[in-house]
Amino acid sequence: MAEITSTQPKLNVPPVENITSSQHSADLFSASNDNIPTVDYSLLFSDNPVQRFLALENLRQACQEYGFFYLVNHTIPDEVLDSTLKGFSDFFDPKTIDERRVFGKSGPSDKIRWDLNSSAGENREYLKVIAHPQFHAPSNPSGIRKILEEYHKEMRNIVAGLGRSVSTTLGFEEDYIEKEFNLKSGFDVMAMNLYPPNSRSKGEVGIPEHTDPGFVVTLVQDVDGGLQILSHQGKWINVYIPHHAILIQLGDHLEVLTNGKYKSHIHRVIVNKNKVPRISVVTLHGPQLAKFISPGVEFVDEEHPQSYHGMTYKESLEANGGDEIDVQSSLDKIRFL
Ligand SMILES: O=C(O)CCC(=O)C(=O)O
Ligand SMILES: [Fe+2]
Repeated sequence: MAEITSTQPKLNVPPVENITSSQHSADLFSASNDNIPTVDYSLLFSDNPVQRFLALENLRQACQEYGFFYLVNHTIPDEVLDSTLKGFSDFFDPKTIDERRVFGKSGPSDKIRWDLNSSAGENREYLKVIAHPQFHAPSNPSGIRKILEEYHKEMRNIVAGLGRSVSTTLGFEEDYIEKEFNLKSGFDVMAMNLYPPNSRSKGEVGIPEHTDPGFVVTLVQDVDGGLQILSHQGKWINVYIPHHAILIQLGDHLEVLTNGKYKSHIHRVIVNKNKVPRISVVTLHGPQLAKFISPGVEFVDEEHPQSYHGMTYKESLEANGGDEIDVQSSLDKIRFL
């Protein structure tokens, strides 16, 4: 396997060395390089009221008009991001694949789950762990558990901050999201994904089209390559995450709570141009499992009739027959037809 290390250059433009010259099937999965908004985390908490107001307005627009954005100037040290990605590059060593099979599906209450899909519909190896309210992680290779726990702790701080800022952009007190979702007791699942290079995949799809449940999804990656998001306007957009930035995607349950004002977005991973493997670390930050989530009364009026059923987060995760750790979207069951 071509080695990916955290020192590999990250590009904010299409990674030329990661794209083959063949343009086959380019049309089926082609996407535009349209702009994705950038939100400056530090300015959301600026002491300067004008700066803070402008940053919050930028966040509001990103949430309402896009539903996804790059988060820069956040509080996670670069070394924590780098060691997490390097840790999973080691974890996914092809020579140790048999050791990973112990985490294969054993039952609906798995706290750690590994799988390998190599088919026309999906090409990815992944490890999922339930990271909150209790933290679970493999203990090999040595150090991986500590690295992951540190990463998750740092990311939860950011998500708590986003909860406060998003509440403000919606016109509420800062603790609105925390109260509605009980994020302090929230159900977080991390998915570490390894996508093969095109030469070793069975098709072009890394992960098929889907949305993700929860408040927000945070994503970091080692190299650009293949993540595409469908915009409100029905246009596929390529994601090129700036070095050490975090991609934030709004989750289904923010859409439910806001009665469709802040929507989650369909996304997919296409591996047809990847010359090297790619790793992403994706965390679905969810409400507390027992929390009943329905559209807030403030978002429902004659012009905006209630468009979603209420259900507990746990019920919504199980509505499509999946296990909790699958964290499958069930928006199709929650949204009124
Ligand atoms: O790996 C990616 O870029 C996206 C993965 C994803 O959408 C997911 O794990 O839910
Ligand atoms: Fe996803």
